[in-house]
Amino acid sequence: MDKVYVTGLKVDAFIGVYDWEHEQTQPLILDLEMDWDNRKAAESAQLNDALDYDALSKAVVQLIQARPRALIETIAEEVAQLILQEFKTPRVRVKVAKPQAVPAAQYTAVELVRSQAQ
Ligand SMILES: Nc1nc2c(c(=O)[nH]1)N=C([C@H](O)[C@@H](O)CO)CN2
Repeated sequence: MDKVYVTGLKVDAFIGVYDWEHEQTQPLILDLEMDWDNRKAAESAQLNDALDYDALSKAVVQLIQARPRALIETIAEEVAQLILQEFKTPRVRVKVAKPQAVPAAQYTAVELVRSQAQ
């Protein structure tokens, strides 16, 4: 299956379980991989036939910034469901990294794969 990628999407969000995390935003970095048949868009050159990564990215940022969450797992699941339901992709891989969570680590992250069947 063809893919469409959004890599390194930075979103400032209220995210975390600790009190101090409710007072200030932190960056999250998202990597998104969507299954999509790109042949129709390649042939027609119409954005309507493509998985619009610009519209998708904006929808993801809006979702994440809509309200605070405790865990990055919740963000990953909600982002996956948004992409499946609103953008009708057959399958999506979502990785959510929280670079400032553990100072000694480059980043912490969770990753999941969801499809229309799940
Ligand atoms: N699996 C997870 N573990 C932890 C999370 C998380 O979102 N998923 N979050 C925290 C805290 O919010 C931490 O990031 C503060 O530095 C701890 N563990």
